[in-house]
Amino acid sequence: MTDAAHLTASSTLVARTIAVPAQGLPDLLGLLPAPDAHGAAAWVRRGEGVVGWGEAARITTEGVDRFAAADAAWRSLTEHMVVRDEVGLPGTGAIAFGSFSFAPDSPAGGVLVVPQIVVGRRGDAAWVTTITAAADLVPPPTIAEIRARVAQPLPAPAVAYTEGALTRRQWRAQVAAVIDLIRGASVGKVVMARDVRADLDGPLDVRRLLSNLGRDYRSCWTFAVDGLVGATPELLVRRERGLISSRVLAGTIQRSGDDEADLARAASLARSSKDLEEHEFAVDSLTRSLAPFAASTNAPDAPFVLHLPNVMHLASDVTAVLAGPHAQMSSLAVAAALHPTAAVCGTPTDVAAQVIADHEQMDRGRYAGPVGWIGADGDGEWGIALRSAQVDADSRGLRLFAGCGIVAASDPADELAESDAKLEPMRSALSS
Ligand SMILES: C=C(O[C@H]1C=CC=C(C(=O)O)[C@@H]1O)C(=O)O
Repeated sequence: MTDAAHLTASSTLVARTIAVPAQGLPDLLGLLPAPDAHGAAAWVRRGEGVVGWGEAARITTEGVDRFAAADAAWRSLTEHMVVRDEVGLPGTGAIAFGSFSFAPDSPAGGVLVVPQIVVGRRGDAAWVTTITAAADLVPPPTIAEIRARVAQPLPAPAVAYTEGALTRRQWRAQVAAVIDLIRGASVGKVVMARDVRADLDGPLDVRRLLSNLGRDYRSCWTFAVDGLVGATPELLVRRERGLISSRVLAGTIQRSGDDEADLARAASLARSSKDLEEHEFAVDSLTRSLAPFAASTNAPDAPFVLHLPNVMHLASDVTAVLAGPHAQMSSLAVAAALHPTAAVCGTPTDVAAQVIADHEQMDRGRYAGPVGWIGADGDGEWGIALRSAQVDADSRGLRLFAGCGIVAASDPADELAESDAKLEPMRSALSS
């Protein structure tokens, strides 16, 4: 293990995966046993994915090497693990859930959490994995036993919102300053984010929040890792046996609530030169970042419109194959190479990152960083932590985040409204 990673694990770990009947399996998010956001791990889309709880091991990293250090520590941990996997699908056997800061100098750093129990589902297959110290081996629990241990839901607390690092007016002024920089040709595109505080009058039950997100945002990846929760529409990378896929988003229009009007809005988004430019920056930056280690990269000529309940996005699904000496790169290593994309930072990356540091006036923490899971073979899925919030250590408050791609044709008031629309998934999941 590298010096940069800190590992807590009791001893040699044993991962055991057994098949369980997929038919009649309850909603994965409903199997999380406890309300606590910091003990829950989830990566679920359309009812499929993985949830986990308990902690068999934790790897923490920081700084510019936070991805490489975590990747090396995970490899070393899994090399010494005993794995008995009777299912053999992505997400079975040894698995860690991870989340990484957007900025290299953020104190939020990176984390990989290896749960003690994982339940997963993919198509007609479902499984339970236990990861325990060799000395503590017990048979994996049945789904009935897992259900029996699910604690009663907590009552929904009242939520009070306050402004974050910047007031709405201050943020708009910063966006205006960034537009001036772009028009002066200092930088092509910058993604400006803002935060909002939510204070609760009782502890959060993360299971309700996640279930609401999973129900309302079915085409998004609902996630929870180490207190970072959300439902992201954007997949940074999926690595499955050497095949890379990614869903790039950039370019947004808000929904009106009227289906017919929204169809007209979708058509205008697909024609909007401002949004198409913003999108092109994002796709170009991804394909450029993939080029050194991937071949057969396939990006569509034109984006499609992704309809979500709150907004519509221009979206492109890009695929590639890890090539030659890079065929063994893990999903986390690929995520590290792609982060930060123009969808969350801008173009050129270094200049945009500096503009963000100068103008946002906040630490993004793990918002807009990679979030997802990795298996022992390096396969995994990493989303970009958007439409998300960081839950306070005492579970009585959250920091919500949203950002907008700023280009020369942007308007500060429109961007503020767009950021409000992007906060909506977390707000409604908190209140319903
Ligand atoms: C930065 C965010 O969204 C990005 C992803 C999709 C569309 C975006 C946009 O149109 O501005 C943003 O680049 C966010 O939701 O916080």
